[in-house]
Amino acid sequence: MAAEILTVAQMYAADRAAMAAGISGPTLMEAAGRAVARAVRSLSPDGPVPVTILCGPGNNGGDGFVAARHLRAAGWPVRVGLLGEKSALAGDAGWAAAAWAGPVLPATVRLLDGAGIIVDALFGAGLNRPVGGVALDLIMAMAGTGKPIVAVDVPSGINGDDGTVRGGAAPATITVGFFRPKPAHYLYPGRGLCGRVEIADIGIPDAVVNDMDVDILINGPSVWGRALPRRAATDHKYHRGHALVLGGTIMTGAARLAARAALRMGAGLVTVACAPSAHMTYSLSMPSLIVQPIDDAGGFDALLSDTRRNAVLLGPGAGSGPLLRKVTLSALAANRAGVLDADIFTCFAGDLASLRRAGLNGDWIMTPHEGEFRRLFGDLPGSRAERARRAASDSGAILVMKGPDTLIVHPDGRMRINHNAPPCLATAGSGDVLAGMILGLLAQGMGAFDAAAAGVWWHGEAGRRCGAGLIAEDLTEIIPAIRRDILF
Ligand SMILES: NC(=O)C1=CN([C@@H]2O[C@H](COP(=O)(O)OP(=O)(O)OC[C@H]3O[C@@H](n4cnc5c(N)ncnc54)[C@H](OP(=O)(O)O)[C@@H]3O)[C@@H](O)[C@H]2O)[C@@H](O)CC1
Ligand SMILES: Nc1ncnc2c1ncn2[C@@H]1O[C@H](COP(=O)(O)OP(=O)(O)O)[C@@H](O)[C@H]1O
Ligand SMILES: [K+]
Repeated sequence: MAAEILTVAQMYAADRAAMAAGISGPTLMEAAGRAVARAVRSLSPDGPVPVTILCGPGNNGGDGFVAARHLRAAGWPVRVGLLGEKSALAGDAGWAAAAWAGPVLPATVRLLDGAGIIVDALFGAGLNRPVGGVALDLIMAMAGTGKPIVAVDVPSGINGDDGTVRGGAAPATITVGFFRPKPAHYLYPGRGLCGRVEIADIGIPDAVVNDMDVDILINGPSVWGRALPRRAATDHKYHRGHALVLGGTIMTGAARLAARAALRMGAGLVTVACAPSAHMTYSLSMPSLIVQPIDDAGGFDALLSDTRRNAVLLGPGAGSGPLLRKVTLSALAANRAGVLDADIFTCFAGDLASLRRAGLNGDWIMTPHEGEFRRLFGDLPGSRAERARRAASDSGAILVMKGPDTLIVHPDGRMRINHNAPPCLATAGSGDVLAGMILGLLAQGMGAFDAAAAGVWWHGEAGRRCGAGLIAEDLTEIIPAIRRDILF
């Protein structure tokens, strides 16, 4: 499957490019409507059930008319309700309505009575304001029926570009998208309302994407697999990097999980630097770990003076006091790659400027969840994706905005949306493992954007394989098996 995600504007451009290449609007709409009819039929393998199709005033509605025609031709009882006047339908939608030989009723809530399946063809890409009035009544009524819904392009009321709900939206069983997915198919809350997403080939040539500046991809091995660290027969451990983790004194589990994950990802060596009082805790936890007691930030600097220590993780379990602050500022100045997580966002709350001045750049990755994000960046306006992009741009670093639909964002605006993380990852220490996984890839010399994306996907896959009941420790142990199955 192609990894590109197209914005609404890019989708319209793809449409125009296809038409310029000689594929007519009705040809595209015919293919779109046929795909919708196929999805409806897949919901009732035992045969026809009554279908109500609610059509809006634009081409989304046009797709609904085409689907109606195909279903009726296949012997399905179909009722079509239109929001607005048939005479007002223009262009391809006008063509599709004219080709529908059955009655066109005013779209009312009553039309849903007795429907076995509903097609939501009110608004798609052209949604330009929050839904209200009759449209909202229809959407709420569809949602209230509890019947399977096939949404055309997106559930009506969802903003295709960011997945936000504008006014209201009915949860679909299947959403049929066209040519390529849109952000709303992958970003919550849209993603949660789309049900199963089926992307139909409607005859737009794949090549039209080549002329577009596609900057959003579905995160997965096809995106970063070729950038994964390679092993050579003659490797020794220093060829595979030396990761340095600041370990805390009280919450020692976080750095231990991260260090173990970095080793499992293939880092040649991992050192935990910690207060002398915590030395024993770290040493006894893992024989393969190097543990270096440090008295103060100067001790950490001394470790950094060995340039083979090439990747740094700061934050998990570190405590948000002056030590973390000093160590972070000097690590940023030391020209290393690294991951900033957890207590960093408390330590530098509202103070991105200090991180920037110290040298934060695109070799660094920040991994906040929503709450941590707000701590560092404040209440930025816009959707989650817009806020993440703004934060990456303002910070100059790679931003990993964690959640069920984790975003990996480059300061230049490129974004990868992660799709494979199961909810069982919401468990204590899971984020520490993620930070360590990314660190392990950085230590092996993988570029920060790819390392972040690979770490996030791999972490999601680890969660999927462990399943319900997983604890963070399980994630690290399944890392090698996943590497063997990544075909790059
Ligand atoms: N490759 C492609 O692109 C292909 C696209 N295809 C299909 O075309 C769809 C896009 O069609 P589209 O551009 O006509 O927009 P659409 O979603 O029908 O809505 C526009 C209409 O809705 C109205 N309206 C908007 N918001 C509203 C609100 N809140 N409340 C009330 N009204 C509102 C708006 O009204 P106005 O702003 O003019 O008042 C206008 O009349 C796309 O989703 C896909 O299904 C396929 O056929 C094949 C190829
Ligand atoms: N509902 C969810 N579905 C999928 N992944 C989730 C969900 N909730 C959290 N995660 C993932 O689990 C990890 C939790 O990280 P974090 O909140 O930092 O936890 P901790 O601080 O306990 O280590 C992140 O990678 C996040 O993307
Ligand atoms: K729709």
